[in-house]
Amino acid sequence: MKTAIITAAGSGSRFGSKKQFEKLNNKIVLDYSVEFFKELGFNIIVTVPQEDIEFVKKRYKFANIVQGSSERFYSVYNGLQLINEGIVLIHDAARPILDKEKVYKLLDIVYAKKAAILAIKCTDTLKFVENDFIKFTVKRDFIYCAQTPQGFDVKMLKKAYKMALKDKLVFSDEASLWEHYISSVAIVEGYRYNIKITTRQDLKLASCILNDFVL
Ligand SMILES: Nc1ccn([C@@H]2O[C@H](COP(=O)(O)OP(=O)(O)OP(=O)(O)O)[C@@H](O)[C@H]2O)c(=O)n1
Ligand SMILES: C[C@](O)(CO)[C@H](O)COP(=O)(O)O
Repeated sequence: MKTAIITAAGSGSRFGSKKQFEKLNNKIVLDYSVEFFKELGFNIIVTVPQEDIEFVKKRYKFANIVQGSSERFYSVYNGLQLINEGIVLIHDAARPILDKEKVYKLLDIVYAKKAAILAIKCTDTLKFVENDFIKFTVKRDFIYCAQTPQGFDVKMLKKAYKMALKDKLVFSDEASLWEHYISSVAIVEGYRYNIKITTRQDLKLASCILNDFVL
């Protein structure tokens, strides 16, 4: 079985509102991920804020809607309670521009290696900054920016989560949880259009990209 957990329970503090429900061209941001994984035949779980559960349940009658939590890490944990086996792709609703070819490639590697993520090589020069001054330049040859979807064997991921909860550890993505408790995670080359809508500028960028795709 293949499941997509779409994380949409954030408060959008850097954006100024719950960006997952913001208008993006002719849809809301969350629609893009839900429709994408539905079209690919995934079992869908969406993590949402408690106050939005009814709205989201009505909008996506085919999906499983679960209440998120204070941290993305725990929102994903809540979603994982609905599944016990197979493969799960965990994807930020804030990343609305999904690419079929890349996701199929990611799935192949997850089936083969049990854990893989989309990531893109860093193309900027990286600086370590303290008190608004550069302390040193970070060697970027081996630096990648992790994206989502991130894919895993469900049974093994749930075991890692169990250990993290016991140790009271929280991770910013599931790959770092897997790295900590299980082993290294494979990288599948992502794509620069796979932006995470974090600020209002990103919403504008996503709209321009989608318009270009349409045209
Ligand atoms: N407790 C949380 C926090 C985030 N997310 C989701 O995880 C994705 C990536 O998180 P982020 O971009 O940080 O979203 P927010 O937490 O809403 O943003 P901010 O940190 O600016 O508040 C988003 O789709 C968000 O809805 C979630 O499901 N549960
Ligand atoms: C999961 C993620 O998108 C990988 O880059 C990122 O860690 C999410 O970070 P956020 O601060 O929760 O947006």
